[in-house]
Amino acid sequence: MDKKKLAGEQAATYIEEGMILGLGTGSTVYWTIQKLGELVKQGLKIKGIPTSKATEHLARELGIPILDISEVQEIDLTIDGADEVNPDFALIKGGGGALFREKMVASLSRRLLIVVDDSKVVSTLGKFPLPVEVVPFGWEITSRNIARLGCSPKLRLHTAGPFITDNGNYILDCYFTEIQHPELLNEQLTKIIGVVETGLFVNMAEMIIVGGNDGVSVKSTPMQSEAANE
Ligand SMILES: O=C(CO)[C@H](O)[C@H](O)COP(=O)(O)O
Repeated sequence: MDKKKLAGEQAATYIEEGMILGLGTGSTVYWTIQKLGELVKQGLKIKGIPTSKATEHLARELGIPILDISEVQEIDLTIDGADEVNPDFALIKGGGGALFREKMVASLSRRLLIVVDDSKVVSTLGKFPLPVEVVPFGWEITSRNIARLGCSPKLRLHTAGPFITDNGNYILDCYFTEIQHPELLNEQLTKIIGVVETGLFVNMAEMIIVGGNDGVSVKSTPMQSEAANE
């Protein structure tokens, strides 16, 4: 069975009546949103906050009620995908270019649940190029300043020129190879003028659902597991 589908559908079991839900972006959480559409048709009452225009479109097609982020103080649960997950649950996200809205939604969420297939689980982040959203004005300068942190940034391209995010910005895919200190790197990057947000999500994910050959495994943050063992 499709590993992404396994993980995505499993995540839907954490959805409860009355929740305000952050709806992630990508081909894994797609399966969660499909399941959610079925649950809504069966009468489940929830409201969704999409993390991209693509997800908003999908949710509307499935009849999932949508709220604007400005209408909520807090989100009960966000389910989203990731491009890489390390043992501390630090993530690289933004392969689909939705990292800014994904981080904004995650930051409002009481719980962030990540769905991935087992190819995304790594010991050290960085093989996947880190997406960084930047303002188009002077992006070449921003790119040079990012490169000083030890990577080679590449402007993400689309068919007819630069890829444009839902916020009207560009994405630089930054080839670091190994990111040993994700929190520090995130701080260094966000200090650079022109950087809107990075695809590094540190200390945000609470649970990871991994689809593999033998089914799904559910991992809770190392911090949570320690607390449970005390
Ligand atoms: O961060 C993302 C989009 O910006 C996605 O969640 C991430 O790229 C994973 O996508 P997929 O589930 O399609 O592999």
